[in-house]
Amino acid sequence: MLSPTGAKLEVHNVCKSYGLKGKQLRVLDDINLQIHSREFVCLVGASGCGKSTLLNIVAGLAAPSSGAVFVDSQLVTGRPGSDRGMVFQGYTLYPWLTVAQNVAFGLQLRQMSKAEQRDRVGYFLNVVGLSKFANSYPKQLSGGMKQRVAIARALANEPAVLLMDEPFGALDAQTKEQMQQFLLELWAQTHVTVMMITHDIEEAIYLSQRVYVMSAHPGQIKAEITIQLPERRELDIKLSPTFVDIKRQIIHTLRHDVATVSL
Ligand SMILES: Nc1ncnc2c1ncn2[C@@H]1O[C@H](COP(=O)(O)OP(=O)(O)OP(=O)(O)O)[C@@H](O)[C@H]1O
Repeated sequence: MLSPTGAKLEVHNVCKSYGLKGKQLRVLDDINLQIHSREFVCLVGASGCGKSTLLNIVAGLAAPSSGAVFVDSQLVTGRPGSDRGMVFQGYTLYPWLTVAQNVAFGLQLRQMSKAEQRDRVGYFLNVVGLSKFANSYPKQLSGGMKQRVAIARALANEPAVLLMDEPFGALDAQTKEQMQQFLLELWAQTHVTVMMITHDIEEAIYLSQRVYVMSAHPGQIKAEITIQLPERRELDIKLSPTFVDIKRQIIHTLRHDVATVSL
């Protein structure tokens, strides 16, 4: 099966239903989206609209009921692959491994030579600013640092797309803003293709080139919004008229779901 558009990541007519008490609950209804090479795209939507379900399908952790997902024109066949790097909200580091060993984990599985592993781990720990913590254990790190290790681990595998599920959801407001700035800088440096889900509208606008807005019951794409902001963004851009206008547009799109969306 060939990708219809040749985008880096293509979600094509994806539907997902779950069996619940003898009935079929439709969670995702005909989702279509494309993410191009080097783009940073966010999906926003109210709690329960199916964002995680969609990301898990893209990651190959769940299968769609119908439709297909393509990465680099290859059909995703229901298994996680090294072409899709995942970062989750919860800290998913192995507590018994050091920071460097955590980052090297996937490389070891791929039987990369020790020397290449060392180079690559060193490079990506430097990219996320944690070289000094290579020999620390996860319990010695703050929440933001743990997420930076998780991002380094995902990037070390050189994924075609980086998939992030509310990566900063568990962080306090200040750390979250620092991590958003960090992620923008990282993206400017690596230009990795990113699909990220969040229920935080400001976060989505601040980070993305495009935002897909989802509605719930069933989960559908309600709008696709191109973010007309300069590529280099400081935090104060969140106060600019253009930013506030985009935020208003998304809030209006989500109006029926807005009670559960954080503003
Ligand atoms: N394995 C499952 N079986 C039955 N229903 C499920 C299953 N997984 C998810 N659902 C339902 O699918 C819907 C979408 O869930 P999902 O976690 O994808 O939403 P979400 O938008 O990511 O929510 P949140 O922002 O709260 O994490 C919810 O109504 C949920 O109860």
